[in-house]
Formats: sequence, structure tokens, C-alpha cells
Amino acid sequence: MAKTAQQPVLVIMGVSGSGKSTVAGVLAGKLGWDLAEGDDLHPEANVAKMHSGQALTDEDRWPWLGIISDWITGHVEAGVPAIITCSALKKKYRDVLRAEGVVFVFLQGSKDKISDRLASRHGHFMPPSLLESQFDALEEPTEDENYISLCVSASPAEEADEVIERLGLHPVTGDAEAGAK
Ligand SMILES: Nc1ncnc2c1ncn2[C@@H]1O[C@H](COP(=O)(O)OP(=O)(O)O)[C@@H](O)[C@H]1O
Ligand SMILES: O=C(O)[C@H](O)[C@@H](O)[C@H](O)[C@H](O)COP(=O)(O)O
Repeated sequence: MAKTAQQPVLVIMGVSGSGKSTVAGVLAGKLGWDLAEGDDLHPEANVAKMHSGQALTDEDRWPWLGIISDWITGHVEAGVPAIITCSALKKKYRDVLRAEGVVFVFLQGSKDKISDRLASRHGHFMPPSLLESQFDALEEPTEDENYISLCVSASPAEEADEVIERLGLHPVTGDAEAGAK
């Protein structure tokens, strides 16, 4: 079971299209917490590479993970609870992000399910053709990591409520249902 700190930082992780941005947005609204999109923190060259249909390498990802790690550390040190999205596909990437109070929320779904979602997502730099490489890179979190995993079959509001309930968090509304729809 994941340990929840007084002022946690949630890293919403999973392959492209698993619903990280969507669930993180709903959660941040319910909790009133700071939110950052890992996608927005990529160096420009990474975005251009993915846009052109090429998967990132470890070397491409390290600088990006460093920026995300700094954001997380800033919040941990300030004692400000927060949510950030990051695919965090490999254990060695999560090792860079891990800090006191960090909980990984892994959005887990089948390739078919997520592929359907990506097919209907428009206006994003990440092409659906890269999904295969995302699953190839994915190393699911293991027991020694502070994480929960969620099956991505519910609505975004239900998924956010599940995170709130399982981590014992407190929505600003005082009601996990409020603002969900
Ligand atoms: N729980 C959900 N149920 C149905 N569709 C969803 C859900 N979560 C996300 N989506 C849709 O799936 C697509 C991918 O979601 P997104 O949040 O962009 O994923 P990620 O940030 O992991 O790439 C989007 O079109 C989004 O609207
Ligand atoms: O590590 C990577 O290969 C990329 O960072 C990728 O995993 C990430 O997910 C992109 O930022 C795409 O954005 P979406 O996840 O929002 O599709």
C-alpha cells in the first residue's frame, strides 16, 4: 500500500494516451493543488523528435527528467502538495524523480484500449504510431516503489475519486463527487 505524506507530490505516470493529463487535471481541480504537465517541460528538440515519429532515447529523456525532478523537489522542499504528469516509463527514470513524499500513480491499460484513445485524440504532438515503443519501454512499478496503479476503464472523474480515496486525500470541496462531471 502506498504511503501518503502530509504534503505529497503525485506523479501521474503511464504510456502516452493512458489519460495522465486528463486525470491530473481533474485531480488538481478537486484537491486545489499545483499542477504541471510533463509534456510542457520537454526541451524543444524532444518535442520535434516525437512529432516526427521517432521515439525518445534515454539520452533525450535525462534533461527532461532533470527538469521534472527539480519541479518535484521544489514542491517537496516548500511543503506544497502538487501533481505532475510524466510517463516515467522506466524504473531508472522514476529513480530520478523519487523523493520523500512522492507517490507514483500508474495508469494501466491494454495497448488496444489506449490505442483507441490515441486514435481519437487530436492536436497533440505525440503520434499514435509511437505507442508500441512506449509499451516496449514500459517497466511497471514494483512493490518496493511507493505507488498505486489504476485500471484505466473508468471515467476521468471516477479515476480521480479512486486516487483520492486510496491515498486518503481531502478534496477542497469536501466531497469527492463535487465538480466531477
Ligand atoms: N478515463 C478516460 N475515459 C475516456 N477517455 C479518456 C479518459 N482519460 C483520458 N481520455 C481520453 O484519452 C485521450 C488521451 O488522454 P490524455 O490525458 O491526453 O493522456 P496522456 O496525457 O497520458 O497522453 C484523450 O483524448 C482523453 O480525452
Ligand atoms: O518519454 C517519452 O517517450 C515521452 O515523454 C512520452 O512518454 C510522453 O508521454 C510524451 O510527453 C508524450 O505526451 P503524452 O504522454 O501526453 O502523449
